[in-house]
Amino acid sequence: MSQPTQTTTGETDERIREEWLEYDFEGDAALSVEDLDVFYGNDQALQSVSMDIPEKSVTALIGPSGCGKSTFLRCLNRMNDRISAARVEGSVEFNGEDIYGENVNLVELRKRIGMVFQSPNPFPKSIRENISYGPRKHGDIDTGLVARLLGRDDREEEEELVERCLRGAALWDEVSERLDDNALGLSGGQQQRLCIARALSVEPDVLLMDEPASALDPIATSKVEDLVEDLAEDYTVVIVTHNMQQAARISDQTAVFLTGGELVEYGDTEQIFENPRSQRVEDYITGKFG
Ligand SMILES: Nc1ncnc2c1ncn2[C@@H]1O[C@H](COP(=O)(O)OP(=O)(O)OP(=O)(O)O)[C@@H](O)[C@H]1O
Repeated sequence: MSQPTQTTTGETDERIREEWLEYDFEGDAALSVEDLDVFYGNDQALQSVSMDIPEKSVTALIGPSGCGKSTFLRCLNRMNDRISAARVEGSVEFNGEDIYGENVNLVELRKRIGMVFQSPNPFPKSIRENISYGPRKHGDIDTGLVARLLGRDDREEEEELVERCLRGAALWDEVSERLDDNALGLSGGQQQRLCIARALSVEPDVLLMDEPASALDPIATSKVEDLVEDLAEDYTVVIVTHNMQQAARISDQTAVFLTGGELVEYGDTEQIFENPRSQRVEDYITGKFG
């Protein structure tokens, strides 16, 4: 007897879920999420979310407002730890280790898994200092009078780092002549690319991006989109976006969350947008709700 392929019944959603849980992408998983539940006080924001995120690719998280996309993203480098009401259950493996395990060094974790926020938030410092701040804090770069006196001034390393990160964020050509200018004098789009350059400065493996282009005009948005695609050659990018065209344009995989914090479908972006298995996902993508 033939089974319906698309219906809204829980039973069929469960079958769809079992199908995409088998989702077989090329390459290795950078992050492996298993049965993740998140609560804010008594309210559950994510329900038993499981998914593997492939390395060196772009994974988009989409879904209507309040479905838990940002909550999920924050779980991937334990930013929810900073929210006192938040409680996380389940596991997130990174390089084979549960980031929620005991003895995890959060500073090191967030160095490996960096984050870029919705509104550009450069430090009110020079463009150069925005990039060198992290490596200096981690003791990877030492400059200034004392370092000079001690004979370990890393000025050259700093220059190389600043250029590499600004090139990596497609900003070098626009700012190379004014590295000592205050970063707050840059345009919004340039500030956001500077924040991406800053995230690159500590040599992360994964970049988490929470609607990084939503505060930008169309030209700046298109530059950030191009950049995200390029970054995926070297980094694992996970991006939350409200913009379905954006997800379709730049991501390799798409995960669709729906109301109640449920991950309803996950797969190749083309399959999700052109041939979703779930009726609820099709309704969302075609604008019937959300
Ligand atoms: N700090 C918090 N304290 C309490 N509840 C929260 C907190 N952050 C999020 N929530 C709740 O958790 C649910 C998921 O929110 P979240 O911001 O993750 O959704 P989202 O899909 O990213 O939404 P949006 O697209 O509007 O940004 C919502 O019901 C929200 O009200």
